[in-house]
Amino acid sequence: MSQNLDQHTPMMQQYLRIKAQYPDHLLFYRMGDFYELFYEDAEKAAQLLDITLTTRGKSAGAPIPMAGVPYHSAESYLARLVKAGISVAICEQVGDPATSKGPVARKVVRIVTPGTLTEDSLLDAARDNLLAAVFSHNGRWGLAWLDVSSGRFEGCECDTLAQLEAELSRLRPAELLLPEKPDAEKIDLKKVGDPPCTPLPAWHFDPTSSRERLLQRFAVQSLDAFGLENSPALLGAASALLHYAEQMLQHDLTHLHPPKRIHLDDTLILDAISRRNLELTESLHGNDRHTLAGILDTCRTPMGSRMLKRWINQPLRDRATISARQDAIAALLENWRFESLRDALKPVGDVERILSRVALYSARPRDLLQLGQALAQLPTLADLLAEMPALHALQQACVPQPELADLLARAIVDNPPMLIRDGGVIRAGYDAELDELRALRDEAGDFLLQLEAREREQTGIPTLKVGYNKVHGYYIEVSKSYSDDVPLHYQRRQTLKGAERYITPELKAFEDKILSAGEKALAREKWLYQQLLEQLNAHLATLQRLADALAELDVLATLAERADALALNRPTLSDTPGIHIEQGRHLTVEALSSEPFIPNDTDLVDARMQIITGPNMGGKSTYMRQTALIVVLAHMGAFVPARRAAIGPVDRIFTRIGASDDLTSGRSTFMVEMTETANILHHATEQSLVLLDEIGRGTSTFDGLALAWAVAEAMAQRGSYTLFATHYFELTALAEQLSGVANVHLDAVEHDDRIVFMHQVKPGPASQSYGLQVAALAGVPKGVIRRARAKLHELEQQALGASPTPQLELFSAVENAPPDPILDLIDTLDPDSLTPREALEILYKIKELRHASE
Ligand SMILES: Nc1ncnc2c1ncn2[C@@H]1O[C@H](COP(=O)(O)OP(=O)(O)OP(=O)(O)O)[C@@H](O)[C@H]1O
Repeated sequence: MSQNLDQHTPMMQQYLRIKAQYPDHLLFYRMGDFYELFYEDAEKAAQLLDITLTTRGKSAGAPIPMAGVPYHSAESYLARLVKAGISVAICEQVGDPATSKGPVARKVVRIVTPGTLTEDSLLDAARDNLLAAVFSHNGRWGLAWLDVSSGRFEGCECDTLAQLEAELSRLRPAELLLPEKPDAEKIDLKKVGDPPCTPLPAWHFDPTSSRERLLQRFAVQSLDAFGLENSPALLGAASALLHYAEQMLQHDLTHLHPPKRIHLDDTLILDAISRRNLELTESLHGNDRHTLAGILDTCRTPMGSRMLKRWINQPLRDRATISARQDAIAALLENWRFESLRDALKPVGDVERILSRVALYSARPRDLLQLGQALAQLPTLADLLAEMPALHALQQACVPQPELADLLARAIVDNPPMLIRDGGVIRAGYDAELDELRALRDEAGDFLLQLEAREREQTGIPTLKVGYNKVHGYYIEVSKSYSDDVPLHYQRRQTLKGAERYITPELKAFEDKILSAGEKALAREKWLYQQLLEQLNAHLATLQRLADALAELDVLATLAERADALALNRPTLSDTPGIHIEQGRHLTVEALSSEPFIPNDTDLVDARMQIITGPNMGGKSTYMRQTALIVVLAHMGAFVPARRAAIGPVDRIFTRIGASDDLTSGRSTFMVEMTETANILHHATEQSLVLLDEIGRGTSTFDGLALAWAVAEAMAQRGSYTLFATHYFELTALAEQLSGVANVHLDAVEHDDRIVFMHQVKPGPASQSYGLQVAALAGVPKGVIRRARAKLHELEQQALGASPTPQLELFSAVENAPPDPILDLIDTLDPDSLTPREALEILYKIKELRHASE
């Protein structure tokens, strides 16, 4: 393509000038009923969208590669591009083609990027669609995020990269803004869901000008109220984010809430790995129904579903908010009040996202119909809420809005078309002028019939007809055989094979009136629609509060419904340290299994650490996870799957569960395991809940055992609430050596040569390992099992002779050896009743037995 603009056609000159401003985006260039793409954009779009690549004439002596998508179905193409992480600049005709000399004026009216979507068809109803920005300054990380489709604008500062990654993995942004040249370590994007990244020039993040910009934007003297003063990292991120969003949407985003700073200390922190391991909102195997969110989400509105996910992802530590939520759930459970409330919420829909489109003036007729339906539910909801003092705050935000409800009911027809473009949206009776224009337009039929009858009579031509076509407008058609009878004032318009078409001054005047009435009616309708949006915008803040309250009501009513359906109970959160759970259950395992779930107690009060042993498949992971999930649910303010739960202060949850190779980052299973363990050892406090599953499994037995031992010891000394599942029976000896450590095991019994799992957590260490039985159960051939049994025996014998450390030797001997006369002797002793002399004799006896066995 020639770079010299002068050589191109005027239209291509316009195109190339606009395209030069958007080199990184696909440019959708509006031509009549199509968006067209040219040159490289056309080639890229043809490939990505599977549309035909053709050419459109020539410019600068060469054919122009071109691909196009119809205007009316553009959104489905946009959806695919955005999914592929591609941003699209939408260039519309803004001039009037009738009066333009040369190409009609065109302008980019919006850039569609993955993080700045507001269109219903492009968004996932059950997920927040966040745009996030990260900026590091003086060793701290600022993270701001914005949901354009709801107006929520929040941020936080992180001390470490790990903390930042944990937050990003919680938020899962649809698009991430970063400075072009980051001045800090790199974020591991894979860990945080690999969002499309948009680099921005560093000056966008400059803290000083950022502060000025935010002061101006929110019309305040200081950013103290938002908690942003003296936080340059966050300021930079927040301001870059806002600026970008406003540019992409070409709008000053009047619906944004003022920025809200989240303090990570106020929340129960979960890192990216724990979030994944606990399958809070995403399952390890890709089925989102098999997650905590999947089990809990029976919300009646999409905005409720999204809020529920936010609650799950960000459990709180603020006891007042938690107990307010619990009180609300309790009130909703009384007399099954949640049922009528959920019925009333069903027609409400996604008010939150509709309002953002109202603010952007892009709301569609069906959005307004839906909003009207939501407002119509308010009186019923208000009556229901009046019965529940615990929901007083929400009741105050759900005040009926009779004027707005009436306005929308009067304005919008029952079943409006998709777009305002062709009219038919505003209800008859809403606006007298519109009614009059429409009547005039609709009178056409009657008038033409009358005219036809009159003309036939006056001319005596029986075949005379009045008709209409797009090119010639209205006409009177007379067959050729009667053309001599046509009156003089008929003017010929068109000659057909067997007929002539005429126009009369009367018909022409009528045509002008009718056509302009249609046009005027449409223009009037569009104007009225715009007015309607303006009227709604005047109440935007109130309506946004309403949407938020409706979403919260939906979540609370859902948690009440779930509490009823799944037999959940209200947990107690207190300042007394310890976690005590009676008859706890794992909701997902319970829901997915056809077998009855065996509830288990967790007691981490006196002994803060449990060493959990038991067979594979015995239920160790389930038990550990259910404890963590109950803690998460309790901190969300939800009821929990347990008969009783009393939970002291918990600051974080750490998990080291399962082994997965992180092939993408080139780290082995063992390396991943140790990295995660190191993170826990560095950061766990005595208020942390730590789940450790099979530490040390990925290396040689003794290395692994030694590491597991040392890690367990360190955790016990730290005093974190620790659940430590292991196959190293040697570790069960820790309970005797350290205070605060207890052994529990998962039970199994052998029945008819088969193993039966009891899934019951019992005190004390497991009696045997059942590894071979589980292998047999899994279908490992009998011959191999027989050989393994023989090898096991051999290994156990060897272990007796050659353990590397005295401590470990003792444990292996205790656990694995066949009957031993020395140990048998020790078993018979009661040290308290021995005299020193008897003790000395027994020592001699032991020495003797030892010699004998060598
Ligand atoms: N309390 C329970 N009640 C009923 N079924 C259970 C219970 N706990 C676990 N199960 C069932 O047993 C299966 C195995 O449980 P889990 O994965 O927790 O065992 P595990 O001891 O961690 O095994 P491994 O050591 O092989 O990882 C679960 O998928 C579930 O179907």
